[in-house]
Amino acid sequence: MNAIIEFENIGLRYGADEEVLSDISFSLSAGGFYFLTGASGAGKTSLLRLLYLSQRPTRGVLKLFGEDVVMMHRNRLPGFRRRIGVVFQDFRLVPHLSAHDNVALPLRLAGMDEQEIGGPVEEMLAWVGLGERADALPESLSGGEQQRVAIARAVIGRPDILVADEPTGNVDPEMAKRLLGLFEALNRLGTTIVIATHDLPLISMIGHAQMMRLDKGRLIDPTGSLRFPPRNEPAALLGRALGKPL
Ligand SMILES: Nc1ncnc2c1ncn2[C@@H]1O[C@H](COP(=O)(O)OP(=O)(O)OP(=O)(O)O)[C@@H](O)[C@H]1O
Repeated sequence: MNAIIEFENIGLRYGADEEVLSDISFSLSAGGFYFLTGASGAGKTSLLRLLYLSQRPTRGVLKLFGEDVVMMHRNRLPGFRRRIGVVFQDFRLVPHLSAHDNVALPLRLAGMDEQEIGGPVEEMLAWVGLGERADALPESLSGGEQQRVAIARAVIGRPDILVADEPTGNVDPEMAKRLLGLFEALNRLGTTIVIATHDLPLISMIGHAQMMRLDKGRLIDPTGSLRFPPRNEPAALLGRALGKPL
């Protein structure tokens, strides 16, 4: 398979501090499912920030979709970012928009007709258990509810790459399984998935996933593999959301 994400000898330091990521090299295949693990402070969030282009590395080569994004002119970066769905550790919902309108954002940005947006957004909110909270503003939602809105927003536009930072950190195991079903469905539709998590039971649910492990800013233990039972419902849901055939 084609490499969609390539890191070559990447290093990252914040200011004058020591490097928080050192000599990171890996290549992820388009359509792959990857988990990133490691102790708190190992550098997972920093690595994901490089991936969704909110941070430039201090050294090394980073290619997305086959293009070097480190040397790229900043005018071109938004076009790349639009192809990446992100679930941030701190959610980053738009505070003055309802849950419904937060989830609708990627479809609106993609220029979808307004009358075609409502149905898929409602269906997606129902899937993440928030059908009754569509009109709520983020400040009136619990942490777990905000996290579910953030996930719904990240997946509804079927991005080429989905990056998620501890996406099930605030929900119970049943909901975590349901959310993982969404990621798995998105993956089956072709999206490359990269999830940073400490949640080992979650990782064990995706049989074909590969694991990357960070230890004090260095990548170790590049692959692993566990079993997974397939599910169909979220795939159909995502198919309906954008009207693309499965
Ligand atoms: N903006 C920043 N400025 C300075 N240092 C930072 C910044 N962000 C992270 N760091 C440092 O970089 C190191 C890696 O942090 P990072 O958040 O990437 O780890 P993590 O593996 O995601 O941790 P956690 O699991 O606790 O979220 C830590 O030592 C952290 O203190």
